[in-house]
Amino acid sequence: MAAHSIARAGLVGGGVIGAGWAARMLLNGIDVAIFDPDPEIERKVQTVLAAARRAWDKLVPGALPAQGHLRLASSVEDAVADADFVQESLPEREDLKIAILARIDAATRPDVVIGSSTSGLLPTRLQSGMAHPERLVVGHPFNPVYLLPLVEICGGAQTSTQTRDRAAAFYSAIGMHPLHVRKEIDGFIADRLLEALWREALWLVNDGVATTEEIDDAIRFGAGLRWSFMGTFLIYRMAGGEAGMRHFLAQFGPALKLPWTKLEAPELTQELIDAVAAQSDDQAGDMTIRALERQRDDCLIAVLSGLRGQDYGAGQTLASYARRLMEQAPAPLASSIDEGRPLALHATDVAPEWIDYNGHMTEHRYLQVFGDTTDALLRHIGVDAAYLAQAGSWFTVETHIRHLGETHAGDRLVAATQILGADAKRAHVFHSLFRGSDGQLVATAEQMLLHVSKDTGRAGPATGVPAARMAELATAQADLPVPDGAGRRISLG
Ligand SMILES: NC(=O)C1=CN([C@@H]2O[C@H](COP(=O)(O)OP(=O)(O)OC[C@H]3O[C@@H](n4cnc5c(N)ncnc54)[C@H](O)[C@@H]3O)[C@@H](O)[C@H]2O)C=CC1
Ligand SMILES: C[N+](C)(C)CC(=O)CC(=O)[O-]
Repeated sequence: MAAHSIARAGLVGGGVIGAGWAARMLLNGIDVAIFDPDPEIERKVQTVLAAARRAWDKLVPGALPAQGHLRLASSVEDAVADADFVQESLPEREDLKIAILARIDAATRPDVVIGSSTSGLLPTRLQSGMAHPERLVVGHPFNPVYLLPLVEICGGAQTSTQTRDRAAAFYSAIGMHPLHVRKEIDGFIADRLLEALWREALWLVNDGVATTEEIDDAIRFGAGLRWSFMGTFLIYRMAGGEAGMRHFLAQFGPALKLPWTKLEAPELTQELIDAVAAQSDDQAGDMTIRALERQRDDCLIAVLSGLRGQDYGAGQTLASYARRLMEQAPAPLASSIDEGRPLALHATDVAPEWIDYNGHMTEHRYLQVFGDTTDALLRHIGVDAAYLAQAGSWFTVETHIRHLGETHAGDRLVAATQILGADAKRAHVFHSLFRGSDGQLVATAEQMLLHVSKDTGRAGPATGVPAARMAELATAQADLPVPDGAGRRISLG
């Protein structure tokens, strides 16, 4: 059961942001109808969807619900007529947005919330042509929409509280962190901050103080690292030493009067445009936009995974989203899978950060992949949040990994799982890991799983559906040949 009642979303505009919304919603199992007059819209959305799928398969392997269905709509009205939620991501032009939001309003059920992705236009003005202005709210996302959790919620003068709350609940349910902008203001909160930095950065290029690359270095080797988890105020509190913010303000307060910032943007002259574009080309070198996006996504995945381990900031949002996905995990797969053969339940790509100084996937990552494979097996037999909370789970008590081949960054890995035996408390499993490109066996893991009962914290018999499913699997696979390497002991002889 989804944590929201949105089965169908209507999207208007499918550029950088609209396609990002489409990907996030589709991966959350929502059917999406999208309208964009661009003849390349399908290719563009599919490209972003593939990138989003790649990212989320790494962040929550195997946990996403069945993907929603994508439909290319023939008009604005066609996109929104059946929608339970609408998100507008048109170009940032107030006149265009006002006109099309009025059309969306006329074509949509009056109870449906309409979110606008605007970066800074005032919702009071955007809702001015609508018959039901109370259901218009800004839901300002951040690029890439499918990975960054922040969404600023800002209502206009006529937006109802219910609309803000329903929008926030929906965005939360699809893994985002809604931030309520309590006072309507141009640029909201985040873009006022981003814009101040951006305008200052343009001055530095304009005045020949620094290149685009030097400015990016000034951010990414310093403040950018700490911003990602604490922002500015907590970080500056510590910069005040033990006396905290008061000492910080006392020491650096006078600097606020020094000419350290210009804030007003420089005139975007042709000369400045050419300088910024040329320096940006130099900076990117031979990396295409696609390659940069992939690098950006991999870095975001690394940061989000790290913060998830800390259960802090954006990592907390990710952790609670992953828990909710687990709670909503689908029932055990029906017999569409031939359970008399080893089961293909988990696949993943080798991430760049899994590579060690030998240039191949480092050893502990094999345990991670095999652990994820065991998790996929447990989900397959029906271990869900309710079972974990009430009955218990299988713990891995022994693992023997054999390394048979090398794998490198970007390799697709596909696992196959054979049940060698199972009784009420134990399961003896054998995972084989293949390289997707050529089918070569690169590693195996033999594991003993022990069922631990929730109430005693000790080994105890499995119960309910998972117990029955594990027994069924063991019976179905009982006649399979024992795989090469099973039961092998480490010795010189
Ligand atoms: N690019 C960014 O970093 C961010 C943009 N936003 C906001 O999201 C909105 C969209 O921006 P982007 O996606 O960047 O722009 P974009 O230029 O990438 O996409 C706009 C899309 O709207 C389509 N379009 C034009 N007229 C249309 C119509 N009548 N009906 C349907 N589609 C139409 C275009 O074909 C294009 O695909 C803007 O309001 C922007 O401020 C918000 C957050 C970040
Ligand atoms: C440049 N921008 C104003 C479109 C930026 C945003 O609105 C948010 C973002 O993703 O940086």
